[in-house]
This record gives sequence, C-alpha cells and structure tokens, in this order.
Amino acid sequence: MNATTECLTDWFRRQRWYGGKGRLPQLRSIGSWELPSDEPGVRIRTLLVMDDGGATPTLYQVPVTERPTIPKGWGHHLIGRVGDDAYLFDGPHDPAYARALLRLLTGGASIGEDRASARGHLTDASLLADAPHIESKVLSGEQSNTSIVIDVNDGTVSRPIICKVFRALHHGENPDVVLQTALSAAGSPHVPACIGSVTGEWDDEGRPGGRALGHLAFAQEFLPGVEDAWKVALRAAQDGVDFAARAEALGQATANVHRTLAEVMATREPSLGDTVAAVSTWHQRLAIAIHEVPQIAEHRAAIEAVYDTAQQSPWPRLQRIHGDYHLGQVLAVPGRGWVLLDFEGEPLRPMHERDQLDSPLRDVAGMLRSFDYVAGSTALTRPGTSAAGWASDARRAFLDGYIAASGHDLRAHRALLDAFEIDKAVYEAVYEARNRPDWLPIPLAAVARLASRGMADTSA
Ligand SMILES: Nc1ncnc2c1ncn2[C@@H]1O[C@H](COP(=O)(O)OP(=O)(O)O)[C@@H](O)[C@H]1O
Ligand SMILES: O=P(O)(O)O[C@H]1O[C@H](CO)[C@@H](O[C@H]2O[C@H](CO)[C@@H](O)[C@H](O)[C@H]2O)[C@H](O)[C@H]1O
Repeated sequence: MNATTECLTDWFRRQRWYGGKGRLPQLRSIGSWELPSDEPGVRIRTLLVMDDGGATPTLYQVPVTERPTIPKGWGHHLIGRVGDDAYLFDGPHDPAYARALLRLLTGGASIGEDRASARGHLTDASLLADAPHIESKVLSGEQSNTSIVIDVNDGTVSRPIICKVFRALHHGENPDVVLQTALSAAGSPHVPACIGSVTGEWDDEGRPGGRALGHLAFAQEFLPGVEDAWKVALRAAQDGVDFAARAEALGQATANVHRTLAEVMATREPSLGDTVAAVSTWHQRLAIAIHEVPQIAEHRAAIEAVYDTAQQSPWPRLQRIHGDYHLGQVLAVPGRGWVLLDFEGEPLRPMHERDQLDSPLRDVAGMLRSFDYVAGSTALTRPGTSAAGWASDARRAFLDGYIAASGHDLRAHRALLDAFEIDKAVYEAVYEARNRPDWLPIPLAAVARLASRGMADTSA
C-alpha cells in the first residue's frame, strides 16, 4: 500500500458511497491518471482503488487534488497529508477538479496510462457557454455517487449543469447514462437534457482480455430549485391534499418514457426462458429475504402461489426500463411536469442484471409501492394519522394515467403486477432491514397484504 492509499483507508469509512458500512476497507491501487491543472501548484488525479475487504471486491473511483496548503474552510474536504509538503483533498469539492473534469468531458481526448485511462464524450454542447466562467459545489444529501453542480457562465447567461461522478465502478455500460442519453436524444421532456459522459478503461484480471470498460461520469442539465415527487406527495398526503391529477400525470409520463425507450432501444417478446428466469429471480430474492427478515416466512406459500399464477399469465414485451422507480427518482419541474432521474437500477442488484431488457411492469409496481410508502411513512411519523385512502386514490390514478397513455390495460395483467409488487416489497424489506430498520414495517405490511389478497381483488 502506498502513502496515498494508506491515507485513504480511514477516510473511506466515513463516505456515504462506501459500501463496506462499518467494516475497515482493504485498499489496493489499480491505476490512476492525472488531469491537466489550470491552477499552478495544484495536482489533480483520479485514483482507481479496489476494496478487497468485502465478500466480493469493489472498485471505487477516487478523484483527489493535492495542494501545498489547506485553503480556508476546506478542513472537512481534507483526506490527509501526503509527504512533507502536500495535502490531499476530496476532488469533487475542489473547483480545480470540476474544471478539469469538464475539460476532459468536452475535449473528447483520452488521458491516462496503460493500467487505467479515461476519455470524454460530448453529446450536446448547446448547454455549455463559450469561454465559461465556472463555479462548482457538491450536491449535499444522501447519495450513492457524488454529484457536482457546475454553474457555467459566459458573462451574460448562467446555466447550471450537474456532473455525477460514479463511485463504485463496474465493467459495462451504466444504464443511467445510456438510457437518459437515448431519451434526451429522442427529445423526451421527461429527463434532463444530456451533455456528455466520461468512460474509463482499467486492468481487470478476471475479464477476458484482462481489461474492463465502464462509465465514470455523466453530465446533464441541472434543474435548480425543484422538489422531488416524494417530498411533494408526502406533503400532499399529510395536508390531506388530493393528489389524483398529479398521480395520473405521473402515470402518463411513465408510459411516455416507456414508449420512447421501446422506440429507440431493443425490445422483444418474452420467451419461456425469459419468464422462467424472471420468476426464478423472484424465488431467489424471496429465499434471501426470508433468511434476513424471518417475518416474511409465514407468507412464503401465499407468495409462491402468486408467483406461480404470474408465471402462467401473458407477459408484455420486454424492453429497457428505469429499474428502481420510486417517487424519490422523479422531480416536479414547474412548467415541464415530471422529470425522471437515476436510471441506474436497484443498487442491491448486480450491474450485469441491470442492463438487460425487463418488464415495464417492474417500474409500474415500483411506483405503486412508493405511494404505499407515503401512507406507511405518514403512519410511522404521525401516529393516529392515516393516509391509506390518499395512497389508494393515488395508486388508482397513477394506473389510470399509465393505461390511458400506453393503451395497455394493466389491470388485465393483475396477477403479474401483484407478483412484481410483492417482489419489490420483498426487496424493500431487505433494504430497510439493512439501512432503516424503523421503516421495515412498511414493506412487511405490504407483503402480508399482497400475499393474502389473492387474485380475486382487481382494485389498485
Ligand atoms: N438534473 C438534475 N437537476 C436537479 N436535481 C438533480 C438532478 N440530478 C440529480 N438531482 C438531485 O440529486 C439527487 C440524487 O441524484 P441521483 O441521480 O438519484 O444520484 P445517486 O445515483 O447518487 O443516488 C436527486 O434526488 C435530485 O434531488
Ligand atoms: O434511490 P436509491 O436508488 O438509493 O433507492 C434505494 O433507496 C430508496 C430509499 O431512499 C428505496 O426506496 C424505498 O423508500 C422510498 C422512501 O424513502 C419509497 O418511496 C420507495 O418506494 C421505497 O422502495 C429504494 O427501494 C432503494 O433501492
């Protein structure tokens, strides 16, 4: 371990994006590259660091800057001291890194060495002003990656963009970049306009050819001062404000996004092999969940009966979908409507499963669960208040909007939709047990309700 990697170990544990939660990382350098700096005395590097401490190794992207002094107010971005005369900082918080990243992205050049390198890809320059003056800051909040909001200003017009720096890296295209770039290029108003991305290549002994290739960063239009749909919906539910019209519009936006994805990317009729594989994934997930959350076991037989019925139902065409769709992934943009974000898929699923064709019903079920979460969270945080009626109205309106805009009568796929919803609630039970045990009752109640209601009930 070199001095830089050594100084990262303790800092890693405190990072929101670090997957090792509470465990000491075992770090190993895989490679690095240096970005040209426009500030004398400042060195800008991106390190690729493998953590071998978990059940499977995880590769992280760690942009760092080195400065001879600690600028005023920068103490909490300090990673440590390297050598006698340099301090190491968390790169995304350093404007010199933000400028260098933007130059890489727009320049289209490749940078780096044999072991690891990066290349910029500019897809739409229209959102970037000429000879820009740039200010940057890292978006606060619970994020699995690190997003830098960069204000690009040509002296007259100021336009913010957001550049998401992916932290955990995987071989293969990142669906967040691929799907939003495709939707943006097709003119969809339901995603932020895309500006470009950075891809990287690094040594990976486990892969044929010994090399891996994946996305490192993604730049989009930033929509300032907007709220996400979770906040908007929660406030409406708690204030007793009807949400049906907005839920219906969200159903329409979802159907429009699915339609555009089906037009510009591959689709196929599901084969028997596809449905068998999907149902087997539900069963595997159920088995893992019962192991981690034993309260689910009493519903196992009823859940498996729903899965059996779903297996025999007709399945709609497979296509690319959002993959981890919930109210927190949607922005309410005044004058534009609902804008979807974060097409990276469920963080607890391996990346190679997330870039496959999938059923659009997975997204529909995800959002139905999210309305139920609004009611569940209201009951937990405001004892004595019920938003159950609000949630069932919102669920119904969302389905109505989706059906009207897509022309697909989802209620005819009721058993299948129930199966996807149970699968999501089972996933949520594991997610909550690991991350927010106080919220576990929300998905557990849904599992019990959905497992017991059978297929006779056709209400939303
Ligand atoms: N283009 C954007 N405009 C405005 N806010 C955004 C934009 N992209 C992301 N955000 C904000 O950043 C948060 C995290 O973004 P997300 O893509 O979900 O990142 P992560 O993959 O790290 O979870 C969002 O919930 C939203 O509040
Ligand atoms: O946004 P992420 O990709 O990190 O998604 C994960 O975290 C979500 C919680 O932030 C989790 O969503 C669950 O809680 C939401 C309320 O906080 C609720 O609206 C969702 O319906 C519910 O699934 C998501 O499952 C998880 O993958």
